[in-house]
Amino acid sequence: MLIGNATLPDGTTADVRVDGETIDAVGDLGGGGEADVDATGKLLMPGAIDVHVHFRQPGFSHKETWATGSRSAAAGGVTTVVDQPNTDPPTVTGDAFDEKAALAADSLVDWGINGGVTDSWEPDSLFDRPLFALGEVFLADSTGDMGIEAALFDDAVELAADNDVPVTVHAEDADLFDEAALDAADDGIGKDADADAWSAYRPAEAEAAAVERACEVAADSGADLHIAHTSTPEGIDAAADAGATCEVTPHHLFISRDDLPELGTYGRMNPPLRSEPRREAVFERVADGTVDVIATDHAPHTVEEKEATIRDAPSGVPGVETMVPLLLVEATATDGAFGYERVRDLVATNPAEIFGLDAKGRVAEGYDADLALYDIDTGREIRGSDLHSNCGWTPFEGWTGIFPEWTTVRGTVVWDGEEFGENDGRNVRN
Ligand SMILES: NC(=O)N[C@@H](CC(=O)O)C(=O)O
Ligand SMILES: [Zn+2]
Ligand SMILES: [Zn+2]
Repeated sequence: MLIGNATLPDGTTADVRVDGETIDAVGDLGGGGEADVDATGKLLMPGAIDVHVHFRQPGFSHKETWATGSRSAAAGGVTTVVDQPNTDPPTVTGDAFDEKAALAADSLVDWGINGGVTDSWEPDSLFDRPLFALGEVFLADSTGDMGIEAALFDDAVELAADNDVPVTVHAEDADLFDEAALDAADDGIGKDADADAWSAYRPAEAEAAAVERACEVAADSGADLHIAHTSTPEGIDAAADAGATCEVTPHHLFISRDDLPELGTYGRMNPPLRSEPRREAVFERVADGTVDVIATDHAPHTVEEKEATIRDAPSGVPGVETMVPLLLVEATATDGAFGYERVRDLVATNPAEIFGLDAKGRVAEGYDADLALYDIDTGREIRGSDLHSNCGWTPFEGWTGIFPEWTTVRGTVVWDGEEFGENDGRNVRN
């Protein structure tokens, strides 16, 4: 397949030849007349690598499945996903890994599976499997109540280092949570809930404190540490100062506590939304390259589940389908804070490098043909009902996104703008 005259994120124009699963050549290949795909004026991006999704199987397939989650990914230009361990059973043993890996056979996109840590984990059998990373290791409870004590964290990081497996951490310190703020919340339901109480309950200081501790533990053992979903400038700076990598979610990048009166419980997640000044400071660190990765923490829950008080509603928002579309709108804006190269680095090149995916994350000869083509002149309104997640809603309802015209995984079209193709997603660690 020859893709003719595409614009790459750096602004250059090139033909891209795909042979089987691989990019065979990039350059002037006479693509003008002979191309199978005329990409003139369109942006060709490497498929995004979302190192943080919750596809909910086994255990919670009413929220999401590997089939629905991976379709949502493909329709949003994401070609590799990494699933987190807070399923049922939690992915803390070799057997639980195998059970999840069998379900991941339904995935349209390539995938990795993280192993988690609880009191009843079985590290020997877990590290025996082709894990993507150890993580997200929960330093405080979130969905699934997998928060662990300090001593267990120390042991787990040490074992990960011994096994040459990177560690990703959900960094919040529960000792700094303000229970009184949550007790004071009113009993409004769903969009009428007192959602700001969640942000007051899990304050910014709790993130920085946990990031610092995680960095100290990793330094002692020599583990490679990546901080999941950093939501504060303090947390990002603490990670960067200690030499850890970090990720930011689209929701912490684009929305803040100011949006909670409208979102209600649909805006409850961990870590919570922060003040508008903190959101702006996070944005600056994404734009200037201090932040290494954007990952979605795609955490679907149904509308029925979200229709509860702020105390009872589950934490988490979907995001895998809207991440790249939202980032491309920012990059296309004439006064945008970052451009297409930054987007490429944040969603593809950097995650591939950090986690050692040597064949992914670039539009270059010899790399996997994981590609997505965008017409940057055609943004469209985001509607939960148009998206492909099982959960049926989005915190970005009514925002504009630039969605891919098509997406390929290792040369196979998995989304053509209207329909999904067929593909056997692979474990990127096999
Ligand atoms: N982020 C969330 O609020 N929820 C996640 C868990 C997590 O990543 O902490 C979920 O699985 O629902
Ligand atoms: Zn988390
Ligand atoms: Zn998560």
